[in-house]
Amino acid sequence: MIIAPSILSADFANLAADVKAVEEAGAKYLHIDIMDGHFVDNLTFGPNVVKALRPLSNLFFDCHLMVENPEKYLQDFAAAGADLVGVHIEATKHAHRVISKIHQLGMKSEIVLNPGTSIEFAKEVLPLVDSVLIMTVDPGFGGQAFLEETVSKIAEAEKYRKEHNLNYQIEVDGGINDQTIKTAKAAGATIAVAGSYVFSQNTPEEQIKKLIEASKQVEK
Ligand SMILES: O=C(CO)[C@@H](O)[C@H](O)COP(=O)(O)O
Ligand SMILES: [Fe+2]
Repeated sequence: MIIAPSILSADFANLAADVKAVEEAGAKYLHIDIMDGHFVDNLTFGPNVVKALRPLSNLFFDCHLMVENPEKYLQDFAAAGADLVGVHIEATKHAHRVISKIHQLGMKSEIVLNPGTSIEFAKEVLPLVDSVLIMTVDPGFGGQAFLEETVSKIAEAEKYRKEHNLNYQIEVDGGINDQTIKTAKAAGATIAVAGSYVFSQNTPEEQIKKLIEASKQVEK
C-alpha cells in the first residue's frame, strides 16, 4: 500500500524538514491539501507552496484540491510541479473537461468523492481517471474520525474497477491510523493518506512504519 502523508498536520514553520522526514521514512507520496474557504470552511495554501517544495523533494506530489471551480487553477499546479491533481466531483460542472485538461498538462488525474456522494455520480468518468479518492471524513480539517459508512463505497469502487477492467488506484483520506488502514485496505484501497497520525505523535518515521506494518497484515 502507498502511504501518502498529508502536510496539513505538519509543522508549517518547518515544512522542509517534515517533508524530508517522511521521504526518508519510506513514503512515496506527499499529500498536499489545497482549501479555498468556499468549497470547505478552511484555508490552506496554493501552488506557491507546491513550487517551493518541489526542488526539495522527489516525492510524488498528490494535490487534493478542495476548491470551487478547480479548472481555474490546473495550469498553476502543473507549472508548480504537481504530479497528480485530485478534483472533487461536487466542485465542478465539467468533470470530464477538467480530467482531460489535467492529462493535457501532463499530470495524473483523480476524482474525489465526499462521504455524501455516491459512486454512481462519478461512473461516467471512472474509465478516464488514474485514481479515485474516497473521502473517509467530510473534507476541510485534519484529525477527524474515520467514517465507517464509507467502507462500502471503497468496496464498490473496487468491484466496479474489476468488473470493467479499469486500473485506477483507490485512495482513502481522513481518519487513517494503524487500525482504519487495515479496514480500508481490506475493502480495496491502494493509497492511504494520513495527516494527524503521522505528524501529531512520536516521529513521522515511527508512525509511517506502523502504518506500513499494519497494512501488510491485510492480504489483498
Ligand atoms: O483532505 C483532508 C481533510 O480535508 C485530509 O487530507 C487531512 O489532512 C487528513 O487528516 P487526518 O484525518 O489524517 O488527520
Ligand atoms: Fe486530503
